Amino acid sequence: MFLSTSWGLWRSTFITLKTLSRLAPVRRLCIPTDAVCDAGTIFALSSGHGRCGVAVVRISGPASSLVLRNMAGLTQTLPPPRTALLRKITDPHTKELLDRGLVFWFPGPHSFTGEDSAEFHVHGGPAVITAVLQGLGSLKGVRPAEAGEFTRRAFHAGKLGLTEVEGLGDLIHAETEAQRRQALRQMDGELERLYKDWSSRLKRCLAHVEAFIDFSEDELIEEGVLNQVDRSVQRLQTEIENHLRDKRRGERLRSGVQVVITGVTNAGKSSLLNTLCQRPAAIVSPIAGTTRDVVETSLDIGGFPVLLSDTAGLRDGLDSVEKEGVRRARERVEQSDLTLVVVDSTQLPPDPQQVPAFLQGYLDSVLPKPSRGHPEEGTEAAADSVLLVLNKSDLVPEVQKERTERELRESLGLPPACFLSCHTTTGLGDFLTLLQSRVKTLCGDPLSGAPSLTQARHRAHLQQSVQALSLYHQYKNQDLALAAEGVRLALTHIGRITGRIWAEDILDIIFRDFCIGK
Ligand SMILES: Nc1nc2c(ncn2[C@@H]2O[C@H](COP(=O)(O)OP(=O)(O)OP(=O)(O)O)[C@@H](O)[C@H]2O)c(=O)[nH]1
Ligand SMILES: [K+]
Ligand SMILES: [Mg+2]
Repeated sequence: MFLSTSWGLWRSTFITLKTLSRLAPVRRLCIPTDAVCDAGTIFALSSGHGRCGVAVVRISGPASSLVLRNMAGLTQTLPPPRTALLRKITDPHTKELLDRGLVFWFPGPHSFTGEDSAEFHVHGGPAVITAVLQGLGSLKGVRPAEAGEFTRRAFHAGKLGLTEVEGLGDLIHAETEAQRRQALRQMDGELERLYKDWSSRLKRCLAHVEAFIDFSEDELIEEGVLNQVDRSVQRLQTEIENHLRDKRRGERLRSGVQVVITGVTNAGKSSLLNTLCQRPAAIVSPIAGTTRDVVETSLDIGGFPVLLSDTAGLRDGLDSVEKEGVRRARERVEQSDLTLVVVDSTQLPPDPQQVPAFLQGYLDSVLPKPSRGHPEEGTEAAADSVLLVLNKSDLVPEVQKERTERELRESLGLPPACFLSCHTTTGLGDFLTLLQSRVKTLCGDPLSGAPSLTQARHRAHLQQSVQALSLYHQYKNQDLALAAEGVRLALTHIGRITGRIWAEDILDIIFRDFCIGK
């Protein structure tokens, strides 16, 4: 046959050339030529607002060198790139001294935005900052930056892919250690590399199918090519599906684990919330039905972000307000990742042997069916998503507690249970250890294994990508052109994640979350 030995080499050059024209629609969409934002010179305060030791003012765009020369009195030469230089910083028109500070020069393309950029590091007093910003604003062709505009320019210059941009945004917003670790991996491009690898493999599959369509009739191509594509598509599909089958760990870590406190009235739910957040966030009183609204607070549990909600006690509401509170409470529990079911231990049966059955009945009455896990997931899901808090343990004799604990250890099918006193905080350490391990399981380890899927946007595109690949399988034996379309569609969806193919409105949403000056 024509191609058996030199096929590899021939294929790689010829197919690439031939299929470029067919790939044209994809390519046209993805070339990020000049940015949509105007190419003017922008400036902003990049450090935080409020009084601080040093404030960083950033400038980017073609006039950066002129700005630097003018305001830092550098008429002859610019400073060496990326080197601090102590200068007097003056008003561009009046030449009045505004401050003495460090200036930096970052010539493009080796700058964050890819453009000529500069920075002023001045004293962080509000009057100094205002004077420098006013001076910059008075220069022609120089304007204040919009939120995220520096990063947007970096994206358009090809310095960052979209998932790296999102990682950078997450890093700025990260409030806990685990969030910081996950965001840093994403900003460093781990997710970008994974998705780009899938893209390039899909491109190769597409090129091979296209080549087969074009040349198979002339017997220029071996049958084996399609089998190879089949295997590659199958492998890719499995990889993407495995990545999707992550129990939303990365997304949860990014946005916080939803933990809800529930139980009957007066069990001590609000007391538990206050104990965990160490402040009187919710009203506590001996009156049953005190809490009506959902009371939310965010916590850092061992480096993991938790959004903790206290809810109305469950009972048949006496009035319409309480009924609404109970409805909201049940709704929250259904949406939660983890439910803390609070029991008043003084209400437990005196015979420890009867406690497991009592607790099972209690769980049945306070938990809606779905949150105890889908039937197919069995009790494992229930054990993962519920913790029993046996509160007011200060009112239970020590021997009684010990016997009950022994009984609970031996009983199967109940979620983990823990005695706790919100009054004395006895048992708090054990409860926190349990809570932390649950939260950790729900978020996964941000440092180990493949990078996590972190956004619903990525999930949606990946799901569409997998669906598109099943089109390939559906049509490969009937209509290769349609099968190729499936691969092309899968490629488009992945391109939308990394920003090789984008829609301006999506970019607007992504960059809107950035602060001004980033
Ligand atoms: N002895 C003791 N009393 C507690 C403990 N925790 C809560 N209490 C008391 O139990 C009563 C009810 O506490 P809350 O925290 O308001 O209970 P709740 O479950 O939020 O009640 P509702 O919002 O009305 O459903 C209050 O008088 C608390 O002081 C505890 O650990 N020990
Ligand atoms: K109460
Ligand atoms: Mg309450």
